[in-house]
Amino acid sequence: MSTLITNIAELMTQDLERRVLKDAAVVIEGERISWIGVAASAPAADRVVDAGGRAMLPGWVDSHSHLLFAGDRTAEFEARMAGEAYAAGGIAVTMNATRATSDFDLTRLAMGRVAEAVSQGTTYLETKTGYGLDIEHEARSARIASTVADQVTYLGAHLVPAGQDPDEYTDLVCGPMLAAVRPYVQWADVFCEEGAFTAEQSRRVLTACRDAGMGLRVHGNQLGEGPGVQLAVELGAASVDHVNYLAVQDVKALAASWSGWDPATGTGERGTVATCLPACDLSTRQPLAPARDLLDAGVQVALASNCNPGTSYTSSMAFCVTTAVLQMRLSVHEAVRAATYGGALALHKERGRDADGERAVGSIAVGHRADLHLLNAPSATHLAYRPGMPLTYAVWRAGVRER
Ligand SMILES: N=CN[C@@H](CCC(=O)O)C(=O)O
Ligand SMILES: [Zn+2]
Repeated sequence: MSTLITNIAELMTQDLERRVLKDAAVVIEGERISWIGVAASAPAADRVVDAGGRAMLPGWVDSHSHLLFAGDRTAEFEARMAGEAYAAGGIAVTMNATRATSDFDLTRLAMGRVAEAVSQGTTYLETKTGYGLDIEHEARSARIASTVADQVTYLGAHLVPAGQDPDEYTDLVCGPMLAAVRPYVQWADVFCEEGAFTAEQSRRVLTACRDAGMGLRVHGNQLGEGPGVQLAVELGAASVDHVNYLAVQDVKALAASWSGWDPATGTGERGTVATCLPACDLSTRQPLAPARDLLDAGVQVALASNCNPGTSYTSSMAFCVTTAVLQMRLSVHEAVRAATYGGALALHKERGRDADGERAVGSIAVGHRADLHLLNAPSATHLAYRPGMPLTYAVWRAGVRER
């Protein structure tokens, strides 16, 4: 069964040539995109959808979220808005609520959050463990996460639970806890920050997980300058996330990590993506990450929601794009790219079509996964021009109409 979506006023492909087509059409067959081009030369299809002169983008790729949690941290948020600083310790509040919740309820909560994200145009998402923080509850979170998200990250190294020795807890994260989560996860992450894990502990966790065959990510440089970025680059992490406080050397190291990659062909060795989390920056009153400087230095940038109950209780990628344009000085095209292709790059899902056995997400091209986001607007510029408006009109995820 093929579907022709025609009368698309603007098709922002985010493909390697960064094409933006006017008066365009797309054909979907099963889960894949089988044709894109000018509407006047579109082939016939079994079914036709009239996009009504609206703009189409790839579905959002949310490469950083924490959806496996219970409870709520409104009081902490209120205190922050009254002037308190964010500190990692709040994670324990969510850990207690999450541990006390049944499998059924935790699954239901996570599924609801995924549905909320998809209804706003997110078609591919990563989520993390990190609110279990013992073997049983980290393994449970990983297992449930693997049933609701496209990719799962192990974040046993989120916080040292109260009363535990940091080095002994790190041993647990590198040993039996890792073994328990391993069947369910592709990635490992560590919160490398004052009040969470030191550089040395972070290195131990990342090395153990790399040896277990997992890809790496780092929460780094969120609350101050620190070792997170350098560690991420040194260990070849796919992304370092937050990046609010960067020294000149950090930006240089990130840029250098991309020297073996060709942006025109998308081939070569990927470097470390700098993932900016603007909703979190606003909610924690941190300076917005320097996405403009990173792009200008040649770093590949992603935008993600960081949806979690402590620092960023939103899955709205549109909000992140709007903020990136209005306050971080990205163009609309750059911001949408970071929230689609950039996220795919951070998850190593930007390559692959038909014969490859992997189907790329985050861009609209023949053979890629049919993840499409139709806006109720004639151009993507409206995402910034009409901030806060509900602009998602239709969503296809792997070829299935979700909204
Ligand atoms: N920074 C570390 N982890 C989360 C926040 C976790 C929490 O406070 O619950 C983040 O990405 O912001
Ligand atoms: Zn996070």
